[in-house]
Amino acid sequence: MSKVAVITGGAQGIGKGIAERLGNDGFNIVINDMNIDLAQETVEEFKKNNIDAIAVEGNVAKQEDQFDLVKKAVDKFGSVDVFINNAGIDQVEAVEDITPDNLDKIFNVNVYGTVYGTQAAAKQMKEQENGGKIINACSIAGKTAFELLGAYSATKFAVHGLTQVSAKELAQFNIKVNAYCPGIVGTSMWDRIDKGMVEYKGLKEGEAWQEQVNGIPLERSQTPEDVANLVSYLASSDADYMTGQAINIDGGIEVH
Ligand SMILES: NC(=O)C1=CN([C@@H]2O[C@H](COP(=O)(O)OP(=O)(O)OC[C@H]3O[C@@H](n4cnc5c(N)ncnc54)[C@H](O)[C@@H]3O)[C@@H](O)[C@H]2O)C=CC1
Ligand SMILES: CC(=O)C(C)=O
Repeated sequence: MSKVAVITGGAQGIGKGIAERLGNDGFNIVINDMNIDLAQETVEEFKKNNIDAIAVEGNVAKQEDQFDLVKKAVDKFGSVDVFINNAGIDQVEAVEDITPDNLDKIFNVNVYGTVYGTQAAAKQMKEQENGGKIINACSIAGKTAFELLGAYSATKFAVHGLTQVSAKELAQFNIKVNAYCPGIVGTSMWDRIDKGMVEYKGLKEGEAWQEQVNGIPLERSQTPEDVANLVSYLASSDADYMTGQAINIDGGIEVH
């Protein structure tokens, strides 16, 4: 029987790239997203390419939605073998301008969402008794400073820490927990970050993005497929002895 991968925030961007790659690797795919129309469109696109997939609407910041997501995955495909805590949101603000509301909002999705996804996945994986893999979306901003991404960066440092602690706690159940740390990926998230940075710095549209891309040693921006190549490995049996790692995949921006 095919293994099952759940990808949160999988309707577009990096999550979609991961879902497509894992589908091509032979997994049955469950896409969660708040944008259910787009998630359905993605599923229809996958089905045309012989990937068996369903879409489940839900907000990762709600614990009950995460448990419902796992239940729907098991009802449809029988198990959850890989769970990707991918959904995340951005904010562009100087630290001095961060508001309590914005801080709540970004921690709710990026940090609480990762905790709830891990809880729901771990419960199911323990019941299955053959372990599993939980893979978190971190970022190089979870390891190093990015000007104007203070709140976002704090959430990714938190995801980095959660990855390490979850790995230690869940190892005894043969559940591995790792994270991917992308660099500058061309998705709707970076369209918004560019807009925010352009406003702050008085630049022209696209200039903030270009500034970042110019700093990439491999001399090109990153694609969701670049990230998916790493996640495919982390989800595979080749990574069975790896846990607690947050791995950079960023074209050489962050080298320690
Ligand atoms: N784009 C980039 O350069 C980088 C992105 N990342 C991380 O990768 C992950 C994916 O990023 P992108 O694909 O660029 O983002 P994106 O904004 O292009 O796509 C995110 C998807 O998540 C969904 N989503 C947002 N909040 C949600 C919620 N509360 N519940 C369920 N779904 C929700 C959105 O509807 C959207 O479909 C994020 O965690 C992000 O922080 C990390 C490093 C770099
Ligand atoms: C969005 C993000 O994580 C970076 C590093 O650009």
